[in-house]
Amino acid sequence: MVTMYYDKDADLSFLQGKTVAVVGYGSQGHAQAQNLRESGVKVIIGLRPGKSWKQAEEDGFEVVNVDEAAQRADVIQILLPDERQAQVYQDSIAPYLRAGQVLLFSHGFNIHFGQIVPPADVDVAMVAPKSPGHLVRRVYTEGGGVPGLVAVHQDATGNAKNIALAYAKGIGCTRAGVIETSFREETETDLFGEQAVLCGGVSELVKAGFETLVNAGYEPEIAYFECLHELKLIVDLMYEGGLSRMRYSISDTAEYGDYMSGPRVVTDATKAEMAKILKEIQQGQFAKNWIIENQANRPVFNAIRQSERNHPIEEVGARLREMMSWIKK
Ligand SMILES: NC(=O)C1=CN([C@@H]2O[C@H](COP(=O)(O)OP(=O)(O)OC[C@H]3O[C@@H](n4cnc5c(N)ncnc54)[C@H](OP(=O)(O)O)[C@@H]3O)[C@@H](O)[C@H]2O)C=CC1
Ligand SMILES: CC[C@](O)(C(C)=O)C(=O)O
Ligand SMILES: [Mg+2]
Ligand SMILES: [Mg+2]
Repeated sequence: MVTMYYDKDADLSFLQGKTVAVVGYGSQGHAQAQNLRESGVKVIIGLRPGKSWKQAEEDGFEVVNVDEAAQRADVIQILLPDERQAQVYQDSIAPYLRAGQVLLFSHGFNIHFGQIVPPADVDVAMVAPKSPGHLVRRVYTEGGGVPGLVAVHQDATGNAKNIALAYAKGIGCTRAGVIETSFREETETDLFGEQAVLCGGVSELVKAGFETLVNAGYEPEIAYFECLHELKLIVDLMYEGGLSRMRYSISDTAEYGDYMSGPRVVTDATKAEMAKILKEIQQGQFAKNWIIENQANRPVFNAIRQSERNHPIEEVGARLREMMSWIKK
């Protein structure tokens, strides 16, 4: 059994009197910065001039360039896109690092795959919410929190874990439960989860279901409601009470079909492919491909992103969601 850390196990005073620079104000940046501020932590935002800068100022933060943020902060949380972190670190953070500062990450990619190698006299730790940033914020404002992982890569001060736990408390993660792990374990499991299950796996499953129905002559609107919209409602039940709660709420007809047909969709071949995906992540092949793709200005990524945006399920979904005023667009 792993050790779980909750609010009572984390002490926000480890961040008292300290300045936290949140570098980046995107999905995670805006959420973590706002949650921390509401937990009483002094936060400044490090950015380049642009859209996020304006947004962070509108949200009431002091915004400075990354070089200044790195100089002023005691704790630097790097919430830039993974593929940009190494360059910004090299240009605007590394030159100013001083002994005893704390470098934080929310994903281990750059440390684990050796793209960022900090000096030995700074703490290097991770607080990784197991949630999209916008939900880190939404769940916190509703009085809850999302689970998180903490890890320590380097403990120069002897306090790296306490600071990571305090930060996890500040963003609400210890309300839900925090697990201590390693940069390696977080990186490999996070990449696997997003590729094989949460993002890649689910998107392909949804599209395949939609296409099967539409190709068989059913209405795209019905296919959308069945294969995408209702997925959220079904997953809400799993979130609340696991697979059992979902199966309690659905009909016995659906439950019987679940047991009979589910294993025909996710077959041994699918599981073998999942194992291959995991191996490629563990061996660094995925990271290498992603780094090279960015160095080449993302030709494959951009082409697929465009064709995915044009998938018929996106057109029909946008039209149907227009009528649902309660869904944030
Ligand atoms: N997205 C998520 O929910 C999750 C992300 N993570 C991890 O969190 C980290 C941040 O990811 P995410 O929040 O998705 O990132 P986003 O892509 O949402 O954030 C981008 C932010 O970085 C800024 N930025 C980009 N390039 C630069 C630059 N060169 N100099 C200064 N600022 C820059 C952008 O500003 P501008 O407006 O100027 O472009 C924007 O504010 C990653 O390590 C990711 O793996 C972990 C868990 C979940
Ligand atoms: C599932 C994708 C994720 O790992 C996340 C929201 O946790 C990410 O990198 O965005
Ligand atoms: Mg993740
Ligand atoms: Mg991820």
